[in-house]
Amino acid sequence: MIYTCTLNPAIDYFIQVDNFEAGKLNKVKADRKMPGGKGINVSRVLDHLGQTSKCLGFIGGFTGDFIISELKKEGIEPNFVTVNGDTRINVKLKSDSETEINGVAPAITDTQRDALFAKLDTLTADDILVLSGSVPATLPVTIYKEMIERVSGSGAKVVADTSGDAFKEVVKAKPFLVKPNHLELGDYFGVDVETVEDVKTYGRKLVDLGIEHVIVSMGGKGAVYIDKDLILFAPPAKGKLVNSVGAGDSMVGGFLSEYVTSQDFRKAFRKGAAAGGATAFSVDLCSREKVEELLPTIEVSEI
Ligand SMILES: Nc1ncnc2c1ncn2[C@@H]1O[C@H](COP(=O)(O)OP(=O)(O)O)[C@@H](O)[C@H]1O
Ligand SMILES: O=P(O)(O)OC[C@H]1O[C@](O)(COP(=O)(O)O)[C@@H](O)[C@@H]1O
Repeated sequence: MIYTCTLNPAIDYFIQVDNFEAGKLNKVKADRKMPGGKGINVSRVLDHLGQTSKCLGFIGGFTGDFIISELKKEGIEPNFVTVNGDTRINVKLKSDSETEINGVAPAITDTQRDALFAKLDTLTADDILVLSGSVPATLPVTIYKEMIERVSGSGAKVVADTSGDAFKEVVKAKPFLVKPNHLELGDYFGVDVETVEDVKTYGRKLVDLGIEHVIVSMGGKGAVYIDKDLILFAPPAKGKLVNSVGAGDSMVGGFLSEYVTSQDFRKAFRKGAAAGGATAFSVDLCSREKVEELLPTIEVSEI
C-alpha cells in the first residue's frame, strides 16, 4: 500500500482575474475549489493512474470536511487525524502571471501528533510512505525526520518532497527517494542551481549523502534522475502551460504508479515526467488519458 502523508493540507482556491491590479477591487471571472496539499495531490494522481493509496495527515473544520468528501467521491481513503482548527485555504490567482497565497495551518497538539505517529506503526516492508509538503508552525521541522526514523525498522520505503529546514532535516534521515525542484536543491546547498549541469552536480551530492534515489524537477526545463550508477534526463513534454500547481506532485505520483508495478526506475521516471507535463497542460491534476498521450513523446536519456 502507498500511504501519502499531508501534514498541511489545503483547499486550493483557483481564481481567474483579468488584468489583476494589487490595491484595487478585482472581480473574479471564474473559480474552482480543489482538495490540495502535496500528499493529497499525489494520492489523487495515483488514483487517476489506477493505483490505490491512503491519505494520512491532519485535517479539520469545514474546509477539512470538504477535502474528505471530495476524496471519498473519488474513492480515495482518508485516514487523517482530526484537529480543532480549520484546514487552510490556498489562493492560486491566475491573471497575466500566476500568484500563490498559501494559508496558515491549524494548531496541532501533542496528542494529535502522537495519533499520527501511531498510524505509522502498522507499516511493513511492502509499503511506501510519501511525506509531502510544508510543516505546520506548531510542529518541529524535525517531524519528517522523526517519522522516517519511526518507520525505519519496518522496511517501508520513504519518499520525501518538502522544502527549507524540513528538507534539510529529511536529508539527515536518508529516505529512499527525494524530489526537490531545482530551486529547493539550490536552497539546500546555498547556491544557484539553474542548469542541468548544476542539477547533476548538486543532485549527486545528495546521493553521496546517502539518499538512494534523487529526482530534481526543473519545471518547463524537464527533470533529472540520479542514483549511484545512473543519471537520466527527461525533457519537458511539449504543450501549452495551463496550470503549474501540482506538477511536482504529479511527477511523484506518476513515478510511483509505475514503480510499484515494474520497479523499473527508468520507466517510472519517464511516467513521472509525463504526469508532471500532463498536469501542467490541464486545468485539474493529470488524467490517465493525458499521461498516456504524452508518455511516448518523452525520450529519457543517460547524461
Ligand atoms: N511547463 C511545463 N512543460 C512541460 N513539463 C512541465 C512543465 N512544468 C512542469 N512540467 C513537468 O512537471 C515536472 C515537475 O514540475 P515542477 O514545476 O518542477 O515541480 P514543483 O511543482 O515541485 O516545483 C517537471 O520536471 C516537468 O517534467
Ligand atoms: O505544503 P506546501 O509546501 O505549502 O504546498 C502546498 C501547495 O502545494 C501544492 O500541493 C502544489 O504543489 P506543487 O505545485 O509543488 O506540486 C498545492 O496543492 C498546495 O496548495
